[in-house]
Amino acid sequence: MAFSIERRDPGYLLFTIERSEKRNAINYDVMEGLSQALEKASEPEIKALVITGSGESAFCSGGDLSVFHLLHTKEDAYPMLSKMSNILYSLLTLPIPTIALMNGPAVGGGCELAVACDFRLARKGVKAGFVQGKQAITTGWGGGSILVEKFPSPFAMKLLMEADLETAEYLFKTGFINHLFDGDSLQQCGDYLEKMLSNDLEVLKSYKRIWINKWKQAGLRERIEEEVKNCAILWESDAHHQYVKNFIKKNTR
Ligand SMILES: CC[C@@H](C(=O)O)C(=O)SCCNC(=O)CCNC(=O)[C@H](O)C(C)(C)COP(=O)(O)OP(=O)(O)OC[C@H]1O[C@@H](n2cnc3c(N)ncnc32)[C@H](O)[C@@H]1OP(=O)(O)O
Repeated sequence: MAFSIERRDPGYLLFTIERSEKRNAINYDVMEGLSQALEKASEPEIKALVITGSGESAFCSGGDLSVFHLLHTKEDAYPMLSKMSNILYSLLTLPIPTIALMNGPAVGGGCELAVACDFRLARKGVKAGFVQGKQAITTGWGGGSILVEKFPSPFAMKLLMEADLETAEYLFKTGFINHLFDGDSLQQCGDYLEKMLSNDLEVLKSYKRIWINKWKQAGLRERIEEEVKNCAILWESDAHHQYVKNFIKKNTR
């Protein structure tokens, strides 16, 4: 199974990508799992959704290049990008708090998954980055638009345009990461959530609605759609296909 979903104390749903051998890359099974988790997270007694990756080698390494390299044209790429952008928008607008528990690196689409969550907790020493620019594409799941909406634009643009991996410590200083931890990630996550989840669910939902209304007024959904279309156009470039070919060759030697 590419994922697991379980209820944990104090009252949250835990979604884990179970593909550590692929550094928790997102394939269609993981997308299906995320959709199921989003549905389950709407059950009345769930107060938060936590997303993590199995093991310590990665939170999420983004889109599974060993699957998505089969997508050549913009017409091939668009449905995959659009499907995942819809999932990330549902995650973004889930009416309860959401947490990216970054037990390891978050790369490319892994960072898009993280930024769609309300809070990001990261293990000290891990790296994260929107590296898509180095692959001759942009963020294609809506993560660029979400980043720009949530953080000051010059900071967001620097991350996107440099397309580098950054340390968790730098990302903590800049506010992208909300909490750094050592040791057991689930224990740390439980501690982080304890105060928040001791409050009534309706209070949490009311605050989240304030955030969601702001995004709706800012036309974020439409901006994400534009981002997806632009990425699909870049996807069919020779430069992108060459990057993916090289990645697959290097990692299957
Ligand atoms: C498609 C959507 C797009 C978006 O819209 O955002 C993207 O997400 S593009 C994908 C961006 N992601 C990457 O480029 C990440 C590539 N991976 C890495 O940089 C590293 O793997 C890592 C995450 C930093 C971990 O490094 P390390 O611990 O040294 O592991 P390896 O590199 O040796 O990988 C082990 C194993 O996992 C496979 N792997 C890793 N990432 C992916 C991936 N994204 N897709 C498919 N497979 C991946 C890698 O090929 C190795 O496999 P084997 O060689 O078979 O062992």
